[in-house]
Amino acid sequence: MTEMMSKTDLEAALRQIGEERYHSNHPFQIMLQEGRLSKQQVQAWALNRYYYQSMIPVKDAHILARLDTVELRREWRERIIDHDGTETERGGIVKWIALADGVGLDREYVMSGKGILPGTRFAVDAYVHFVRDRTLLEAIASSLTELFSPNVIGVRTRGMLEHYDFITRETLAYFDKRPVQAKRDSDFALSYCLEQATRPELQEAVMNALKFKCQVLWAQLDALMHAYVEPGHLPFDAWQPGTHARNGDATDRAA
Ligand SMILES: O=C(O)c1cc(C(=O)O)c2c(n1)C(=O)C(=O)c1cc(C(=O)O)[nH]c1-2
Repeated sequence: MTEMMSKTDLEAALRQIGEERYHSNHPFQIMLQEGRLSKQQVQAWALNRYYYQSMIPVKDAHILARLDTVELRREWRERIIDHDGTETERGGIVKWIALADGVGLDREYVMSGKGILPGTRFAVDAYVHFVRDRTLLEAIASSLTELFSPNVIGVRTRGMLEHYDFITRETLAYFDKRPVQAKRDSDFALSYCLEQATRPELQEAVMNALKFKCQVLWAQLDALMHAYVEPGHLPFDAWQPGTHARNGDATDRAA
């Protein structure tokens, strides 16, 4: 039988999970931030991550539908607004399309989702299904990776600007607001989980949901690594480096 932890200990256990398992430790992330990827490998990252971005509001809509107070829904709907935007403000999805465009990919192709890796699709869909099918507490806990994203976003953005001549601040504008939004969202999710995990098995479920989500992020980078870095084994239908680039941007073409 696991023992009931204090809130302080549960929070420390969650932070420890992030310390060890968050995608900030993945070799692809480290190559990306250290400038060790080719332009085409950065394009592969941007293309695949678009699918994650595009499904975030869908998974948040599953959570929203299960929240039963005005206050909770009001809090959670901000996440959907952040990604979908408003009539006057660009949302995260549009900004990610601008990022993919900024690294030289054809927008229509990126948005079609046709060239994404099966590993990307399976990981992202598993996240959406987890949130839909598990308890509300587990669904909310699975967003707790955002406790760790401000740090990795800072390191990634600085590294990319420093090392890649094809990356500009404007291209990475998606990340400008994310750290503040992620802090607001993860502070809320953390206090919700600490408050609601009132039995040892619920605390365990919260930790497992965070571990699951770390795997969702990790598996996406594993898929990129395998297809576009080592051994460079492309699955059927995956984006071929050198194709679907914007006009006049066919540099670094695959043979
Ligand atoms: O750049 C990153 O490393 C990173 C990580 C994460 C995350 O930890 O899940 C998210 C984001 N970015 C992000 O931009 C984002 O909108 C987001 C939403 C969520 C979520 O689970 O609800 N995670 C993340």
